Amino acid sequence: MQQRVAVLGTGKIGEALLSGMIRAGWSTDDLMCTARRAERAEALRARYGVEVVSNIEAAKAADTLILAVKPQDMSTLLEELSPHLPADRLVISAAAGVPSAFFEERLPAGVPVVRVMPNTPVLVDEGMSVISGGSHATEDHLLRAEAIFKPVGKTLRVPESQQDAATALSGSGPAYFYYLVEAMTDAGILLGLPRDKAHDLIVQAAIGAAVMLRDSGEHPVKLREAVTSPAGTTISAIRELEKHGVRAALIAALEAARDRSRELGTGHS
Ligand SMILES: NC(=O)C1=CN([C@@H]2O[C@H](COP(=O)(O)OP(=O)(O)OC[C@H]3O[C@@H](n4cnc5c(N)ncnc54)[C@H](O)[C@@H]3O)[C@@H](O)[C@H]2O)C=CC1
Ligand SMILES: O=C(O)[C@@H]1CCC=N1
Repeated sequence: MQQRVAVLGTGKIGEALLSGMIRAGWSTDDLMCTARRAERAEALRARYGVEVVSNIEAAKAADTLILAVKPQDMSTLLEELSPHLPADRLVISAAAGVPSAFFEERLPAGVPVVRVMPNTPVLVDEGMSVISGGSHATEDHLLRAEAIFKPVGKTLRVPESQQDAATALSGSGPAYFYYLVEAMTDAGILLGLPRDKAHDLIVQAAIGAAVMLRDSGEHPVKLREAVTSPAGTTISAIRELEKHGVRAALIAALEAARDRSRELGTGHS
């Protein structure tokens, strides 16, 4: 079945998904989106040629609704949608932390909910979308969700109890790599390189390392050992990373992200 899909809340991730679906060949006739501000609606219309409608119109017209507002705005959106949502619609939430039960309690009885945690590399078809079904979601609903997210990267099904951890690793994951690139570019400046050259060197090192990680099948320890020559440069850098507790910092950082995802799911602002 060709679904009509609406993105509700077309901000950074909503727009990334919308653009990905268009790149993947979805007809703009089968897509629509919603926006809070008139200028934003106009920009989306002009950029993608999709209909920008109200949330209520989207609930009535689309088979699948992707809810991509902030967790803190979800309750208001569900209040608006619920009286107008036919029970055969598939609701996909991209919100961090918010459990499928939150939607099930606020939407008409039996509405299937699928929780998905994508990440921004969907913009370059290298996303990861982590998928869990709520209590009314069938295999068919999960397949419908995968049909949307697979063309823009990989998908992985997990039990919903693992979604907060997946959010910490994968949803937020790209940000950690950008942060590392930023910090290592600063190091290049300290070492006397021009910023643009430092940036290019680090970005290419990141791309090369990422492709090797993905394609070689080797464990990251093996790949790192191959770079680390006896009495060489790399081991001097690794010693500093260990001295400064970078591994422990990363573990603590991802634990904090997981905890924040949990908090968002329990209605903290
Ligand atoms: N940015 C990211 O990398 C990722 C974000 N997410 C999730 O996606 C959701 C959105 O995050 P971002 O795109 O970063 O935020 P954002 O702030 O860029 O986008 C949210 C959009 O929703 C709109 N909005 C709010 N209430 C609305 C309503 N009632 N009707 C229509 N539009 C409404 C806002 O105007 C805004 O454009 C969050 O729940 C977040 O947890 C999930 C995975 C990755
Ligand atoms: O920072 C956030 O809360 C969102 C969810 C995952 C990535 N960005």
